[in-house]
Order: sequence, then structure tokens, then C-alpha cells
Amino acid sequence: MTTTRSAPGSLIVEHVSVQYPGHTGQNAALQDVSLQINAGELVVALGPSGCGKTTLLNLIAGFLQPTRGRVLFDGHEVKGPAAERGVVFQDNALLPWLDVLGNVALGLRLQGIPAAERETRARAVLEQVDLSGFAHHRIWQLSGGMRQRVGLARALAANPALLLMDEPFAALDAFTREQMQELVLTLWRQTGKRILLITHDIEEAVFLASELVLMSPRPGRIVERLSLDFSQRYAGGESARSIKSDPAFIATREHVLAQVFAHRDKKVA
Ligand SMILES: Nc1ncnc2c1ncn2[C@@H]1O[C@H](COP(=O)(O)OP(=O)(O)OP(=O)(O)O)[C@@H](O)[C@H]1O
Repeated sequence: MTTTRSAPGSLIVEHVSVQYPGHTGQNAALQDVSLQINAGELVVALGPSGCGKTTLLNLIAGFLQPTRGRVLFDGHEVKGPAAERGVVFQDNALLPWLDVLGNVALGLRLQGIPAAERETRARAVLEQVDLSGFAHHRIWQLSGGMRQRVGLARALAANPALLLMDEPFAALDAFTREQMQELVLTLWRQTGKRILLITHDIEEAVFLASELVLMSPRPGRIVERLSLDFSQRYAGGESARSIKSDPAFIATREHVLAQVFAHRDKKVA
């Protein structure tokens, strides 16, 4: 994951540092972070509050520029947001005056795609997220989980090469959260898209990640990388319950938990 090979649609973060005004040295939001998201990978960045997860996602989305280093998408330096990199926000950022279909089709409307095609594409992604019957519901008529499905559908509608998910399930109850994790894996299998998801939930990270990037704060940095196969097992038909109760899953979860605690207060020289 650390090489700088550039394949079509590839995402490479090269020695990136971010210092917000007034934050220097040990307090850098990110310090010398490198990672690559290859075809078919579901990369999860995991770490405690303040380790720079959102900063990393904002850099890749193009909302923020690095202080040092660079972000390359398909060989080109990322200079701003683009449809090829779709974002699903934690608070889903939906517009209450539009119905579900209107929210999902909004990005396509802004891209100037004709109404008939917008509707066809929006309805297709609503079906993918199991919301076919809700096209004309208002946002306030939906549960938290359904709103996140709309946010996911809106990001998918533009058919991005890379899907960026910023703590998308943080506000959901445990049961809905598990359902959403399974939906993400199903979409990952169906679409083959590259995904970057950030979370501070260890079990979620171990279950979803094909590549797990463990981050630590002060300064924000990557402290460990793991290649995992639990998400592949789910995509291959094994049930989430069977995977999460497997001793291999529990051992990995405990290893990651121990690493989070070990790095929690450790500073770098
Ligand atoms: N706009 C900003 N201006 C100044 N400092 C910021 C800004 N955004 C983030 N920071 C600081 O940068 C560090 C990393 O923040 P970031 O939000 O990226 O971490 P995070 O891992 O996503 O945290 P959380 O899980 O709490 O969202 C923190 O110390 C934070 O206070």
C-alpha cells in the first residue's frame, strides 16, 4: 500500500503533512502520512478523536490542501472536489425541501445531466440501497439509517471511482449500524469501487477493512497497517455473526484495541 505505482483510478497520498494555523510540530493534524488505495480495496482509517482522520478524508476529497506532500488521483494532483471522488458525510447533509429522489439526483442536476437521465440513475441507486419505495418521501419522514442510505445513494449516483465515507454510521443505533455495515460490503462487492471509510469503532474497522490503517494523534500519523480478509469472507457469503464470533476476528479486534491503547499517549520524537 505504500508504493507509488499509479494505476487507472488510483489514489496515492504521498508524504502528506497538514498544520492548521497555530498548530505546529507535535500538534500537526497530519505528519508524513502516505497511503495508496488500489483497485477493489476498502481502506478503513481507524483512530481516536483528533488523530487526523477527517483531515485525511478532506485532503482526498479536495476540500483541503496539504501543508507538505501531495495527493494524486489517477496520476493528477488533487486540487479540489470532483465527481470522481464521492463523499458520504456523517450528518448526511441532505436538503429537507427536496424529496428523496431530488436529494439523490442533486449532484447530477448540478452536473447538467438531463432530467430523464437523472431520474433513471437516481432510481437505480435508490434500488441499490433498498429505498425504491421511498423516492417521494421527505427527509424528515425517514429514520436515521434511511437518511444515511439516501446520503450513500447520492454519492453513488455520480458513479465515483472512489467513495469517501466520514464516520457514516456514528449517529446510528447498534442494530442499524450493523445493517449499514453489511450494506456497504454488499455495494463494495457489487460495484467493485475503491472505498475509504473512517471510523473510531474498532469492531467496525476490523469487519469492513480489506486494508486497515491505524492512526494516532499528536501528531496525526499512521502507526500500523493490516491487510484483513473478514470483509472478503462476508462478500463471499459468510454471515456477519459467524465472522464476528470467529476467534481470528476476536484476536484481530483485541490486537487493534491493544495498539490503540499503546499509541494513545505515545509521542514521536
Ligand atoms: N479547521 C481546523 N482548524 C484548526 N485545527 C483543526 C481544524 N480541523 C481539525 N483541527 C485539529 O486537527 C487535529 C485533527 O483533527 P481531525 O478532525 O482531522 O481528527 P479526527 O481524527 O477526525 O477527530 P474526530 O474523530 O474527533 O473527528 C485535531 O487536533 C483538531 O483539533
